[in-house]
Amino acid sequence: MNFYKSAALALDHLDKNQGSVKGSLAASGIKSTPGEGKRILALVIETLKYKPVLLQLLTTVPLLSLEKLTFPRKVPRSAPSSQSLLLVLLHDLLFSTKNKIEASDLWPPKPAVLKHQARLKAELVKIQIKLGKSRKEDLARSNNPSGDSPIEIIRYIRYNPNSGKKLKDLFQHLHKLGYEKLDQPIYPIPPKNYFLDIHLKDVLLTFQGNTNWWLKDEWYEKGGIILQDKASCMPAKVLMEGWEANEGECIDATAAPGNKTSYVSAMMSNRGKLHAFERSPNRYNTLIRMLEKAHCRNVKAQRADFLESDPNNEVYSKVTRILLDPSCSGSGIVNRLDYLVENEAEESDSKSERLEKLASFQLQMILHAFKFTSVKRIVYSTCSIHPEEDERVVMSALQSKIAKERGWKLAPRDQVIPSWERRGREEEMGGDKDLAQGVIRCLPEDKTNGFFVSCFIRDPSGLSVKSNASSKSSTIKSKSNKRDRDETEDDQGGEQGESDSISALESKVEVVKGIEEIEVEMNKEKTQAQLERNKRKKAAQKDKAKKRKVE
Ligand SMILES: C[S@@+](CC[C@H](N)C(=O)[O-])C[C@H]1O[C@@H](n2cnc3c(N)ncnc32)[C@H](O)[C@@H]1O
Repeated sequence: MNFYKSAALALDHLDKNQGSVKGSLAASGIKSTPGEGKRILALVIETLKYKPVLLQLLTTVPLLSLEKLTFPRKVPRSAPSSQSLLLVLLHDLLFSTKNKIEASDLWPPKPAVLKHQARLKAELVKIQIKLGKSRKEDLARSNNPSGDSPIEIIRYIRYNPNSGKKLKDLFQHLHKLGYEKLDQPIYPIPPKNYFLDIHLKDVLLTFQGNTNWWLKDEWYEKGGIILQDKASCMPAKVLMEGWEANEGECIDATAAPGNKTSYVSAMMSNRGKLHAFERSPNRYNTLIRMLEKAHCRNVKAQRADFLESDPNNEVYSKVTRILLDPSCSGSGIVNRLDYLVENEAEESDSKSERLEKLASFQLQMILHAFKFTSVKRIVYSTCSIHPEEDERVVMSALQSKIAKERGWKLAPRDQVIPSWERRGREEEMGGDKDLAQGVIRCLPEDKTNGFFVSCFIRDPSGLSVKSNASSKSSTIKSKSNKRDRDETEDDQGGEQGESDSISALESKVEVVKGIEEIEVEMNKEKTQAQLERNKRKKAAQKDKAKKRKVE
């Protein structure tokens, strides 16, 4: 299908259904190669950014009525609406870098639009003047709703020692490219300058957001550096606090795309064993690619569901640390693009239901990790800013029977990047200041994505250690799906490349995919439960009928 038609179909889908941008491609039945898919996505995103001004143009230059033969009101079911098709065409003509419609001149919509291009351009200039915007790009919708205090976008680059290259060689390389290292942070970061991050001094370089020296650079191509947001480095850093080479092995329970995995691997000096789980087949393939590029030789990756792993399996008997960075709402991702499609009127009910489902799944993951016998440190993190997925999940985990029995408690602040200022929300942790101090939160104003990091610890002789959860705090309701039931019963019985907005979108999409997977599973389980209920109902009815006969 023509690339413009595909993008227009996706726009139609978003109009009708909301949801994620990438989801709209799949849901509109658009089949494309990965390259085409990216191109369509980019067009959809860019068109959404300019949609208000494009719609305004269509009122002053009414192409829908001026060209109604080419852009009819009624279209066949499989075709995109004329309005959406016009939006994507106008976008390319007026806002794309090439300022042209990339289709054959014989395709009727193209000449139909081009006939009006002089008028369209003139009207666009009028809109610009009216809005006081000197550049066309300034007509795009902003993702900073307040608009008055723009958040400085930073480019974080993590040095990857697994590559065998030296950090000082990276400094030299940057020097040759004209970049100077500053001794301390300066914001806004001056062009052609960089500095080492104050919390992750040994690995994280901080540049202006628009820095792209790494594109096609051998350090990037050969895995000597990895593009990774600062907040996303923190869980791995907290996990490996105090690590010594002979301590044991680690697990990354939710590994793809593998940025944290490769950081943990590096902190293990690429030695020993790091078991990496990834449930999704596609994401597992990405993980393998990323691990290879990052020269990780100590990672044993498996395409498997962590919840189905056996904590008593001999294979994991040496595991002392687990990283849990499960699927979440992704509400903290700064470059999220859902502001382009989110509707004010989005039902808060469905949002809270979604958060509840996610929280329930996240809790199951922690409770499962608690079962691994030799484990003494578990880091739970999300790229969410919702307490439902953050502090409240932590509190529920601490209050679980298994946490109390095995002596799981929350690590104190001094083990969880103490110099990081923004800590947990006390009111979400039963008013307990120490607990709140034990966890980390990040917000865009901290020049990172929104993020949450917590760390559970236990003394391996554990049984005598008291859990530090206070009974005042809230617990997550267990849901009635099979997996939840299993865990609850068990519990009672004794649980790269973010080079542009597309990459940012992809990470968001991956998060959404994770949610979708959970939902699919939950629905399957619900259906199963429904079938069982029906069976029981039928059996009871049969019984009743039999009894009546006897009477
Ligand atoms: C937020 S992402 C992890 C990002 C990763 N830690 C990184 O920094 O690159 C969550 C990942 O966990 C995977 N996942 C979710 N549930 C899982 C499970 N039960 N077992 C294994 N992987 C799971 C998802 O498919 C997704 O790839």
